[in-house]
Amino acid sequence: MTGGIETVFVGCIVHSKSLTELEVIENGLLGLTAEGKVAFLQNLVGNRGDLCDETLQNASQTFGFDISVVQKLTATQFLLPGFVSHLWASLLLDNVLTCAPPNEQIDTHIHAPQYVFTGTGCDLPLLQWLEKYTFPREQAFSDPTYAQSAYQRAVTRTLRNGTTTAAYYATIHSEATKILATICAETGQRAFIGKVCMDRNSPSTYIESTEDSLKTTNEVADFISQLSTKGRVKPIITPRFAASCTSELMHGLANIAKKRDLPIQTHLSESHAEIEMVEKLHPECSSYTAVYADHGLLTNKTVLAHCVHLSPSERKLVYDANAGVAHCPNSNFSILSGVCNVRRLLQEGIKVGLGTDVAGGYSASMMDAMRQAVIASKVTFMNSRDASKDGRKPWQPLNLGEVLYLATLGGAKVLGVDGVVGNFEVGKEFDAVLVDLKPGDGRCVDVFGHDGIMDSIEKFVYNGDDRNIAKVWVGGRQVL
Ligand SMILES: O=c1[nH]c(=O)c2nc[nH]c2[nH]1
Repeated sequence: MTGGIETVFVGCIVHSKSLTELEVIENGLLGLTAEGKVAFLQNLVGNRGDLCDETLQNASQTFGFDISVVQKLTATQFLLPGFVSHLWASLLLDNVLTCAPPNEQIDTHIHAPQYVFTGTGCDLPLLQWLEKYTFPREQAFSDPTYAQSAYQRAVTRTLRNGTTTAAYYATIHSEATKILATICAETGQRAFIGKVCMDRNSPSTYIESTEDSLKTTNEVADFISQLSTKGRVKPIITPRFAASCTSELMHGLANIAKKRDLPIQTHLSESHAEIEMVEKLHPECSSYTAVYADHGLLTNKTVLAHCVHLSPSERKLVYDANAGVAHCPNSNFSILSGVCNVRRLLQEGIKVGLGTDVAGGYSASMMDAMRQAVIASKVTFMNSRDASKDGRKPWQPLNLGEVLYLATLGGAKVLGVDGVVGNFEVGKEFDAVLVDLKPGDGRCVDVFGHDGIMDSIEKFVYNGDDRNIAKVWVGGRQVL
C-alpha cells in the first residue's frame, strides 16, 4: 500500500526557498505522488550516514508509503533545485566522492534555431551579428526536415545539460515552430515556444507581413494549446525586438497576448547601437522600455532579455509592470553588449532569471550561465569599488546560492511558473536533475574527503558538465 506515494527519495536534499534562503536537509525524505508532485519533504533527524531502517520504517508509517518505493541516494549524492548558502559550508560529509542533486534548471532565454551555430560567430556586435550569422541561419528553418533534425538536437542538448524548462525563440516559420513544440512535448521538456515575429528591418528573404505574423502567431498558439502536455508546453508571444516590429505588429501581438492570456518575450536594451536604432524609430516614446509599455507589451508576464543598459526610469517601468528579466551574461560578453548589473535589478525588486541566449551565448548549459553571471557580477563589483569615495556601496558580487536561485526559482518566477516548479515545495511538480560527481569518463570534477556539501556543489557549478548529470525529471517523469 503506497498511499498514493509512488517514489520516495531518501538522502541529502537541497533547495532554494528564496534569493537568500537555502535549505539543506542532510537526511531528507522527499515523497512524490503518482502525478509527479512533491507530497512531502521532511528532515529525518541525524547525520547523513546515520539513517537506520527503523527511522525509515517509522517514516513510512507516518507518511503512508511502502518501503519498496524508496530510492536511497548514496552518501555522496543529493537532490537540489536551489542551492545552499554559506551557512552550510561547514557541513562536512565523509567520503564525498559523488554528489547527486536533482537540480532543475530554467533557461529563460534561448534561441533554438541558433543552436546550429553555437560557439561560432562571436566576433561581431549584435546588429552586425544578426545580419551576418543569425538571420541566414534562421532562414534555413523554412525547411521542415532541417528544422526537425536541428531542433531535435537542440532540445536533446539542453535536456542533457539539465534544463528542465526553456523559453525558446523559434523562427518566423510556423511549421518549424510547431515541430519544436512537438519535440518538447515528446521529449517531456517543459517549454515556452515562441514563433518569432518580425515585419521590418529584416532581410527581404527572412521577413513576414504584419498580417501573416499575427495570423501565424494565433495559428501556432492554437496548435500548441491542443498538444497533450498537461500545460507543460505553452505558447509565448514573441516580437523579436522593437527594431524589427512595426507599431501595428506590436499592438496586434499585445492584443493576442491579452486575449489569450499569454506570456510575452522580447529583447530589451542589449547594445548601445540597438538602443539608438529603437530610439530613432520611436521618437514619440520616452525610452526603449517605454516603446514596449506604450504598445501594451510590458506586462507581468513579459520576459525581457538582456536589459543591460536600462536607465533608472526604465527600471521603474519594468518594476511597476512586474515584468521579468532574462539575464544572459555569456551573450552580453560574447557579442560585446555590456555588463548587466544584476545586483541592482535584484535590489530594486525586479524579477530575474538566467538565460543561455544561444547563440549570442556560446554555451547551451545553464551551469555556464551561472558561472558567467558570477563573473559579470564581479566585473560590476570591481568597476564600482570607487563608489565608497562618494559614500555609496560597491555592488556586491553574486554568491553561489544566489546564482543557483537565479537558475531555478528565479527563472520560474520570471516565467510565471513558480507556483508549479522552482523548488521542492509540497504540491509543486518534481522537475529535477540528478548530479553525479563520481570520478571517471574524464569528468572534470574531483571531490576530496575534505570537501563538504557546499564544496561539492560549488565544484559542480564551476567545473561540472553534462557527464555529471545522471538523470533528469520533468513533472515526476524521468526524461533522461
Ligand atoms: O542576443 C540576441 N539574439 C537575437 O537573436 C536577437 N534578435 C534581436 N535581438 C537579439 N539579441
